Amino acid sequence: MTLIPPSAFTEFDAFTAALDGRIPALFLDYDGTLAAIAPRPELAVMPDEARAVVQRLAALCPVAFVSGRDLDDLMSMVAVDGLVYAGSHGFDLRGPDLRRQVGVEYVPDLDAAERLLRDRLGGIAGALVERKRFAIAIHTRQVAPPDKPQVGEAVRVVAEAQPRLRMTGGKELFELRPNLPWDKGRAVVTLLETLGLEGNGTLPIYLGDDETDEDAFRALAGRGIGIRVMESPAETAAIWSLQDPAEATAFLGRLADWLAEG
Ligand SMILES: O=P(O)(O)OC[C@H]1O[C@H](O[C@H]2O[C@H](CO)[C@@H](O)[C@H](O)[C@H]2O)[C@H](O)[C@@H](O)[C@@H]1O
Repeated sequence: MTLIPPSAFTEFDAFTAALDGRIPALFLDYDGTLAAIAPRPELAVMPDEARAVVQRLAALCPVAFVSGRDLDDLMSMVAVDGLVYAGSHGFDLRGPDLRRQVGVEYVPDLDAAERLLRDRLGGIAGALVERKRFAIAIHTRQVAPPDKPQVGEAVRVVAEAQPRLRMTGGKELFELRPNLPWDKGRAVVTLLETLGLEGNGTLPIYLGDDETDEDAFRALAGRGIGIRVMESPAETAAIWSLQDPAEATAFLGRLADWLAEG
């Protein structure tokens, strides 16, 4: 595990040399990667410049988004047709010739957990419950610091009452999701296999900023490239880094230029 891998932007020539003539198959996270972190989920809008770069890239190589957001929410925030989208941390997959949902049988467990969470968290100012089809995010970003431990405790109590769900973390949030051996890494590997995106001169590249993206970096070890978007040092299985969403967009722009030049 490295703390800050080399920059794919400032060392762009070394990065493209590592592609060794292969075309990237790009997997992009949304929040904190192409959209800057905002006080509330609906305020994290992807800049038009990032959307334009994604559109350019989609004409040059395969592009997929892999996000913790609900699939419909993710698709409306990105708003680029013809891509593959994976919502709810990869439990909900959709593409031009693809539809797969993992954990449908866990939806009633999530429904029950959502009711319990809304009951328990209703009295805590700023606590936000965001329901996705295959996960529930409980946000603490707007909660006063002294009240934050109470939110964590409430989520732990609900998780214990719902043993078919598991609790994970992220940036100022807790999540409950089906307790299945499934995550962004498994979703990416499934997409590589289903869509034939590996071998034949293609190299998977995953850009992400958060702990759930580490599952994808680990899954790609030895078969692709992980790039962590990070403003401060953190343990990561990614082998390259970028500073923030603005630099991630600039990097993707350079990659599009490089691909267009052939
Ligand atoms: O996998 P991602 O696309 O990175 O999604 C992870 C979570 O992102 C969102 O929450 C995060 O972004 C919010 C908006 O900037 C921010 O307010 C929050 O603190 C962050 O944790 C999203 O709302 C979640 O559903 C995703 O799981």
